[in-house]
Order: sequence, then C-alpha cells, then structure tokens
Amino acid sequence: MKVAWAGSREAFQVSDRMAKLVANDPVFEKFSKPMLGRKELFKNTLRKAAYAWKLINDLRLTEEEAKWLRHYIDEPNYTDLHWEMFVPAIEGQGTKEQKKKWLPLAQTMQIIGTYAQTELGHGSNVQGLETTATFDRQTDEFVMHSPTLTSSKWWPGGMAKVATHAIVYARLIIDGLFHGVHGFIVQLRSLEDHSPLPGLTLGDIGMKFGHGTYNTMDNGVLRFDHVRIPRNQMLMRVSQVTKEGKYAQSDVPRQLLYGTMVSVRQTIVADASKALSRAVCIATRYSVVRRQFGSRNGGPETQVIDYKTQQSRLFPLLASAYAFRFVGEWLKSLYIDVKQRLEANDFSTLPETHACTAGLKALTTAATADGIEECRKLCGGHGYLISSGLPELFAFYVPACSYEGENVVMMLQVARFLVKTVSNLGYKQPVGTAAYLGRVTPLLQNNCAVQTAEDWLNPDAILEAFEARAARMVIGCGERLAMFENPEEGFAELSIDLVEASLAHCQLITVSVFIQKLNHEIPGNGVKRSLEVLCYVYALFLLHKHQGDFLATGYLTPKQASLANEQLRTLYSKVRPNAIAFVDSFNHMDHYLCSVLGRYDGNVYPKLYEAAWKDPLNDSDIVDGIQQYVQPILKQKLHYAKL
Ligand SMILES: CC/C=C\C/C=C\C/C=C\C/C=C\C/C=C\C/C=C/C(=O)SCCNC(=O)CCNC(=O)[C@H](O)C(C)(C)COP(=O)(O)OP(=O)(O)OC[C@H]1O[C@@H](n2cnc3c(N)ncnc32)[C@H](O)[C@@H]1OP(=O)(O)O
Ligand SMILES: Cc1cc2nc3c(=O)[nH]c(=O)nc-3n(C[C@H](O)[C@H](O)[C@H](O)COP(=O)(O)OP(=O)(O)OC[C@H]3O[C@@H](n4cnc5c(N)ncnc54)[C@H](O)[C@@H]3O)c2cc1C
Repeated sequence: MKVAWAGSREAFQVSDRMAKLVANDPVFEKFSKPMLGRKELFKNTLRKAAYAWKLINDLRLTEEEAKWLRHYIDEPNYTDLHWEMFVPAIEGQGTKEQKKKWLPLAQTMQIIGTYAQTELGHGSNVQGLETTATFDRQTDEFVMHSPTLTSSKWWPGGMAKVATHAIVYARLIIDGLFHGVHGFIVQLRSLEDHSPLPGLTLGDIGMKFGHGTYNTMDNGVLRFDHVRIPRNQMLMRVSQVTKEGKYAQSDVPRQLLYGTMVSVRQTIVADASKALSRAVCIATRYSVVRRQFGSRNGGPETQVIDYKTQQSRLFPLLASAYAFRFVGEWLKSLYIDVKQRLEANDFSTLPETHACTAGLKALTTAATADGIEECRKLCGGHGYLISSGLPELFAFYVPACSYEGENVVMMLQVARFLVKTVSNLGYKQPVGTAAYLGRVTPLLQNNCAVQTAEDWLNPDAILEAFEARAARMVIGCGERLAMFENPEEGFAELSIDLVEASLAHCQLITVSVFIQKLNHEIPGNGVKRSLEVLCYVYALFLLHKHQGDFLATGYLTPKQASLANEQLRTLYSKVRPNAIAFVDSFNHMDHYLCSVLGRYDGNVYPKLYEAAWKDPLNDSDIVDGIQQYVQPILKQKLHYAKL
C-alpha cells in the first residue's frame, strides 16, 4: 500500500530517504516553533533554508529529492515562491534569450525571485491590476509605477525581506495605449548589501492567522516610484515590444500569461493529499488510543474509532486523502502533457487543463481545509492543543482556499468551460473530462437501475450516477442561461447554480480517476481489494452528502439514495480492521506529523503530560505578573465583595 500511495517503488524510496534525512537532523527540529516570536521564527526559517540549500548541493540531490526535502522541512519560506513560481514563470513566459540569461542565475540561487501579481485592491481580477509599465522609447526602458495606494503589490511571499528579484505583473502602456497586463522581471534589492533599490518601498504585510506556520513567510508590500528597467525584462514569449515601441502578439494565446497559475494549481492539488493524510493519520491513530464509555464488568472502555459516528466522520476523510492522491497524480500527467504541447505550440488542450486545475484546486483545498478541522474535532479537546499538530496544520493549510485563485472564482472558471462545451455540442464533440457531455441523451433519459444495497458495489453504477448528476446540472444551467438575452447577465444571475454544477463535474473527475486507478495500476490483489473499499466509501459518501442533487435531478429515487447510505455503513465496518494500516501507508514520520496524538507508538498520555511541562509558563511556579497583578487583588479588602 505504501507503494500504491507513493505511485511507484522508486517514488516511495526517494520520499522515504528525504523524510529520514530531515527527521534525523537536529537543525530541522520544529516542535518549539510555536513558542518563538516573529523575528526569531523568521531567522530560524532563514537558517533552515540556507542549511537545506547546502545539503542539496553537498549531497547533489536531484530536483525530485530537493522538492521532498523542502516538503519535509515543513516551513513555508521564500524558496517556495522562488522554485514554484519565479522559475516556472520565466520558463513558461520567457523567450529563449530570456531563459538563457535568467534561468542559470535562478537555478543556482545567485538571484532569488518571487511572483508579484496581487495588489492591495485586486487579486482575483488580474485585468484590474493598476501597476503601470510605461514604455520610454528614448531610453529603451519601461517605467514601473504604483499610481495609487491600491496598486501596491500586496502578498507576494518572500518579497518583504528576502527576494532580490520579482516577476511583476503590470499594465503595459505604450504611447498612452493600454495593451493588457504583462509580466516583467524587476530587480528589487542590491546583490551586494541586500538594500532595496532606489524608487522601491518594500516591507512585510504583517502577522497572519496561526502563529508558528505561515509567519515563517515574509509576505510583502511593494510600491514603485517611477523605477526604470530595460525593455528586454518584459517576459516576451506571448507579446513583444520592439525598441521602436511596436507592440506585437505572437500566435501563442494570451492565456499563456496565466500559465504559472496553471502549474502551481496542479502542485496544490498534488499537495492536498499530503495535508489531509497528515490530519487523518493523527485522528485515526488517536481514535484507536482514545477510549470513552462502554466498559462492561470492569473491562476496557470502547475505542472511540469503534463508534459508527466517529467512523462516518473519519473514514470518508481517509478515503478522500487517497482520492486526492490519485487525482493529483492524474492531474500531473495531464499537466506534463499540456506543457509538452505548449512547447510545441499546440494549445488545443489548454482550456480543459485550465478548467481541471482550477476546479480540482478548489475542490481539494476546500475539502482538505474542512477535513483538517474535522480531524481536530475528532480528537476531542486534546485536538485543540498545539501539541496535537492539528491547529498549526489548519492555519498553514486554510489559505490554500484563497491563494492561487479564490475557490469560488475558480469554480466559475470551470462553469465557463462547461457552458462553452454545452453550447458547442451540436458541432464539436467534447473530449477528455467533458466527454460524458457528448452522451447527454442517455444520461438525461435513463434513471438509476440499483435495486439493492449490494448493487452499489459496482463501478459502472457509480460512474453513471455521477455522470448523470453532473450532466443534468450542467445542461439545466445551459437551458436556463439560454433564456437570458445577455449571456453575461445570465451567468451572473445563475452563478450559484453554476458553481454547484462545476462541483458536480469536478467530483465526477475525482471519482472516475479513482475507479480508473483501480482498473489499471494497483499491484497486488490485497491492496487492490482494500482500495476498492475506500473508492466505494469516497463515492458513496459524496453521493450521500449531495443526495439532494441526485434526487432533484430525478436520477435517483429516495429508496436508491437510502440503499447507498446503507451500503456506506457496511463499508465502514470493512475499513475499520485496516484503518491503522491505511494511515501507516502514508509513511508519515513522527517528525513530519509533529503531533503527540498521532505518534506511531501510540504512547499518547505520557507524552502529552511531558509536552505540557515544556510550555514556558511552566518554567516556574510563580510567573512574571502574579506578584504585580494577582496578589494585590487577593490582598485587597473591599466592602462590596460581590462586585
Ligand atoms: C508557490 C506555491 C507552490 C505550491 C503550493 C503548494 C503547496 C503549499 C506549499 C507551500 C506553501 C507555501 C507558499 C506558497 C503559497 C502560496 C503562493 C501563492 C501565490 C499566489 O496566490 S499568486 C497569485 C494568484 N492569483 C490568482 O490566482 C488570480 C486568480 N485570477 C485569475 O486567474 C484570472 O484573473 C481569472 C479569474 C481566471 C479571470 O481572468 P480574466 O478576467 O483575465 O479573464 P477571463 O475570465 O476573461 O478569461 C480569459 C480567458 O482565459 C481563460 N483563462 C483564465 N485563466 C487561465 C489560465 N490560468 N490558463 C488558461 N486559460 C485561462 C479563461 O477561461 C478565458 O477563456 P475563454 O476566453 O472563455 O475561452
Ligand atoms: C497566504 C497567501 C499567500 C499569497 N501569496 C501570493 C504571492 O506569492 N503572490 C501573489 O501575487 N499573490 C499572493 N497571494 C494573493 C492571492 O493570490 C489572492 O489573495 C487570491 O488570488 C484571492 O484574491 P483576493 O484576495 O483579491 O480575493 P477577492 O477576489 O477579493 O475575494 C473576496 C471574495 O469575493 C468573492 N469574489 C471575487 N470575485 C468574484 C466573482 N467574480 N464572482 C463571485 N465572487 C467573487 C470571492 O469568492 C471571495 O469570497 C497570497 C494570498 C495568501 C492568503
């Protein structure tokens, strides 16, 4: 199962080796992080990042190994933006000459970059950005300027204190004409003494949610006061500006300017299963250790994992972690394919890839963030302790619902893709993830054939149910949209339904990828059978949760919906014996989990007790402030004692 989770034996070995490297090195200790002040926390992160870079070079780690190393160090920092956004932006949007100049500098970290798109006034609406890049023909330069307070760049990670360069998105202006938003490589700091270059105002935007997690990142603010950069620092794969000031667009579609976001959204989907599996591992192990009620004749109480209600909250999350792992793997292969096509100037699959990355990013991050919080509740009161590992994990993870495309905004992008697909149905056969929309007639006409709970243990029945629900919701939206004279008005009016239809479409993708995975790639019958159980849990849990959709579209009868729920209860009993094996298969080490409740050895209570004594408040019996503020209250003698 560890191999099935990792994707291959080699992938398992690489990640396992890197997990151990990090866990066994005292530099990467992280348990004390929540006790540090912001400055100490930040310096500590800089120290770890520098040491990691040294390890990467000394040990000659591959790109894959380096990614795992950074992952297991488990502290967001400037290198995330450098490797995941700055470098890919140059790779995807730079010309050959630009790549030749900038990539070697970035790949050896002689320069450190960030991705400066969002502003104080605009994040989702990229076309609304206000920073200007005005071409000056006399000097062959662009003048970068922040004309308003709301045009201040706001959020870019690593920008406040570390990055030497940024890809800055700004409105291109030539001779007073606006030519859309483009990316520019801008140097921010001196490579000699790290001071901000003239004309730039740079700073940190302030503390963020949760203490010891995201505050390791220096998210920054940046303002330009007429800063000049050479013309050849505009990323020019998509559009070019000549030294005469002529604006030209190559036959590469404009959407490629958004290519870095497609790449990162794909990574975010791949990472969702890491965060969810971490929370599920903690909650499952603790649910086996924790006992409440049910003691008979002085025997042990019931392990809380044996309560059906606990199973009904925990096991769908376990199944979701596996579903997200597989859909992340699938999305990566889709992305690699589109990347190769884009390099060969084939842009045909870009719209579908954009819809898949946007929609799955929204689906997986929302479910993961909610899932982590559910796992915290599944651990009862102790889940609220920092030492459970869950509050910090939640604080670290929850911004994923907003960054890289706010989730609702992303679902509306999926909706645009679906509406377009439906409106083209007469003359363009949908393919890939939308192929089912080419079979609307049977999907709209045939209803579910399930008659017994057992009938639900059938991948075809499940797939058809999810296809019919999505098709009926999408087509229904299409029909209602057609009644509006102005399609944009209609889209806005129906946006709630469109987001729901997009979710149904994305859930269909996750369910069908899970089923495909079982059909083709699982080594070993035992592993396969166990994963089949999780696949059914995932699908039937979604069906139960969204049964309103399945009933309202008329595909299911109430009886069939209740049979699905009956089957789900049976499936939970099948998951229970393997629950610990399922979570051990994630191969998460104690160092990575950073959780007393999720310890591999289950030695929870003594370690919880021990961890409590490490709190700085327990350094002495009488702490600072008691004499000054508590003793006087105790000693005062008031007449009206009842105040
Ligand atoms: C670096 C992080 C790496 C990994 C994270 C993983 C795990 C976490 C680990 C560590 C975490 C630590 C640190 C990193 C954390 C966070 C970093 C965060 C970075 C950022 O947030 S960067 C800023 C991201 N900003 C956004 O995502 C903005 C969202 N808005 C948009 O994308 C667009 O503006 C929007 C909403 C799509 C609308 O665009 P617009 O108004 O310009 O146009 P249209 O709607 O008219 O669309 C035009 C046309 O283009 C199509 N399209 C839109 N986007 C794309 C795209 N990306 N690719 C391809 N095509 C696209 C759209 O569908 C339309 O097509 P049509 O004309 O209809 O055919
Ligand atoms: C931790 C973190 C790290 C970040 N790192 C970076 C970075 O490195 N570089 C960078 O450039 N940016 C970064 N960002 C910014 C991030 O990309 C934006 O915050 C994100 O894209 C969301 O945009 P917004 O803040 O403008 O949200 P808004 O769009 O203002 O969202 C507010 C609300 O409005 C709703 N809404 C907006 N538009 C619509 C619509 N059309 N229809 C319906 N509802 C709508 C949303 O659903 C949401 O509920 C980061 C953000 C965070 C939280």
